[in-house]
Amino acid sequence: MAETVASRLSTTGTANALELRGVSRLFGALAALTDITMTVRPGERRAVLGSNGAGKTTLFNCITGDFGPSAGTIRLFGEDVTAFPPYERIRRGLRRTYQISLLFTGLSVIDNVYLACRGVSRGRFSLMRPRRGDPLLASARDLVDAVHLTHVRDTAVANLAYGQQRQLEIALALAGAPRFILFDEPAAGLSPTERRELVEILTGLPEHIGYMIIEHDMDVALRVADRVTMMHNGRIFKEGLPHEIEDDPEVQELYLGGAHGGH
Ligand SMILES: Nc1ncnc2c1ncn2[C@@H]1O[C@H](COP(=O)(O)OP(=O)(O)OP(=O)(O)O)[C@@H](O)[C@H]1O
Repeated sequence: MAETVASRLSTTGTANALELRGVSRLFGALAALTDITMTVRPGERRAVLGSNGAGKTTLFNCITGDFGPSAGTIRLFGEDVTAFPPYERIRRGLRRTYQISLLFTGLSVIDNVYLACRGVSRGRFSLMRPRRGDPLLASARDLVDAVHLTHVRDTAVANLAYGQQRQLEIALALAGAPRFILFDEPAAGLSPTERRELVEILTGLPEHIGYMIIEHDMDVALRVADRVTMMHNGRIFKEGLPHEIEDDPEVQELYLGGAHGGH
């Protein structure tokens, strides 16, 4: 019998933003992810920590659909999206930023954001310049403001500081009313000042937008997350509130090599 949308949806209104059940991913004989079960509530902000090779990026790829899991199910806002291609997940409000920059460096900040807004809107995609009174242009301006780039709105991306380019990537992920965003190491390469700005931007996002963030900078991760999932060797090693994770001796031993003594 053909599966209906209704049968794929669990009770609406109470659905989790994200629900993974028994997700595993093999690359040949290598288990990059093993039996990952986790739940993220709507609007929740979740940090994913773990040393190199822990499986964080593979987890993101399974959630976005860039790779399918070898086993398990992934539900997005109650709907089983395990077999969905990435664009079907984007249509349902999922977004992602990458470690590699995907910006148009020859265009201005506002033009980059405007194109992102056009790209996810239902209208036909075209390389038209924004016109005064275009509602997408107003949305693009709001997004530029949300990532603290108002003062460089008309500057070409190539002339932005590195940290500003990363802020712009967040604006692109915000285009088209997202409900859940995956941020892949947004603080990588940022100066301490830029990191503080990033924390302000992330914590200042509208409350209904949840996110998951891979972040090696523990201070950033713990400040922008409601809960933390710690991964090790493709499995969930610990999950808890930021202070529980920070104070956990096993986490300190494993992740910080016992060097994080600063209380
Ligand atoms: N496309 C692939 N083909 C083969 N092996 C892969 C592939 N992608 C990831 N892996 C392997 O899966 C494991 C998990 O990698 P993953 O990139 O998910 O870890 P990570 O926690 O994101 O690490 P990092 O912090 O270094 O980005 C690693 O052993 C990696 O070599």
